[in-house]
Amino acid sequence: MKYIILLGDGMSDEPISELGGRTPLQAAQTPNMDALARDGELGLVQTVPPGYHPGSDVANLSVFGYDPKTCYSGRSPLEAASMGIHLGPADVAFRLNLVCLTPHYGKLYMEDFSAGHISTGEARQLIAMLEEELGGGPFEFHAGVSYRHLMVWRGGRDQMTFTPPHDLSGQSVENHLPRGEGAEELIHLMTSAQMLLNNHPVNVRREKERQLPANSIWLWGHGKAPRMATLQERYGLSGAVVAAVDLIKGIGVYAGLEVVEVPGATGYLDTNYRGKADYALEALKTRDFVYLHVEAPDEAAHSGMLDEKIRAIESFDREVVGPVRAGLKALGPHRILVLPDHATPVRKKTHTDQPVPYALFDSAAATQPDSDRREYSEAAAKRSGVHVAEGWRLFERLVRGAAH
Ligand SMILES: O=C(O)[C@@H](CO)OP(=O)(O)O
Repeated sequence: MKYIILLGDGMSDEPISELGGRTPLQAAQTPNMDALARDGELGLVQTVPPGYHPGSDVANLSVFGYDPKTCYSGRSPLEAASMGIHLGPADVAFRLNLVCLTPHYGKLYMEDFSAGHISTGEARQLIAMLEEELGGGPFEFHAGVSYRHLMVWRGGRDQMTFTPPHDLSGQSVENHLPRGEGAEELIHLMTSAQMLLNNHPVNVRREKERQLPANSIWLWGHGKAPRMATLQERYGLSGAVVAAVDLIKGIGVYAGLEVVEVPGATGYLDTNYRGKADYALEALKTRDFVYLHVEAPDEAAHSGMLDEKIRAIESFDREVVGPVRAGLKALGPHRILVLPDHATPVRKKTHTDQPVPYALFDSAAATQPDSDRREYSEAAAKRSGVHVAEGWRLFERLVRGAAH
């Protein structure tokens, strides 16, 4: 038996008046996800436990089959694992976004949490400069993908509160700076970084080309290394993870999966959708399980781009779900789980913790009797009456059958 999870980050949404009250999932052409909903189990799943911030970290831990209440210790320790950064028990990792802040009437506003989706090549130059100028002591600066980077505070403080920058789009950052013991040291770092980034050649060129400068850093998603049993230890499963972003690859590392690097996988709208499907099918020839993640729908929604979100959903269905469905037929009995990690409503430009629609297809199971007019959507999933209240239990149903 082969198992695969196909995850469109932030894919679900809310009814939108411009779409006649439909959601992007309903407006998009998704024949492959509709077929999985028609021929499989369709339901809602609560990936974000009550009381947790609806981040992709918590939500994807649930989808990987891990109860966040028992293992979640912050986002960036997971990203550190993907980047090969060792964390000792006293070390604290922080996500470091390269962002663009703009001044208005004496206050700084979050112009763009991604600094105009700065390229990884440009970002690496800026992170190297910050390591050169501000590193060497307890603080370390490590380059990741595009605007997503990491700072490690060796022996640092971890009892602080932060706000994710993508929750602040267009807002003053004045009341959202780090708070708690040690925050003043981090705010000093952020201020020092601003002075160093201002007029850096990368930013001078970006502004000349009318691109947003990465004029600030934003720290958030902190934590210490988690303790997680691998999927081999828990279910005897071998597996691989196919993703562009370090968060998902890092969860895969802790889950004991092989990280499959796909050329052209960008974590953005221009990613290599079909390449992810092809590499996932190749991995399944020799492994039991693959987790395939596409970031694009979430990035479109964070930027408030409705047409781009619909386009990303359609690309995910056509270039990922379709080829995986076709390719799996040659590999024998299989189960496919398709879902988002969380909703990212375009109108809100950030995540919500509402339950998300899933379709769980089993090649050996009979087609659901009442499914002839099913679509894969939030409303159809709600009509099904199926609701998995603890999201991490859905993984059990994937690998042990729907009876669980
Ligand atoms: O990587 C990030 O910074 C966030 C926002 O884009 O992505 P996700 O919501 O998938 O964690």
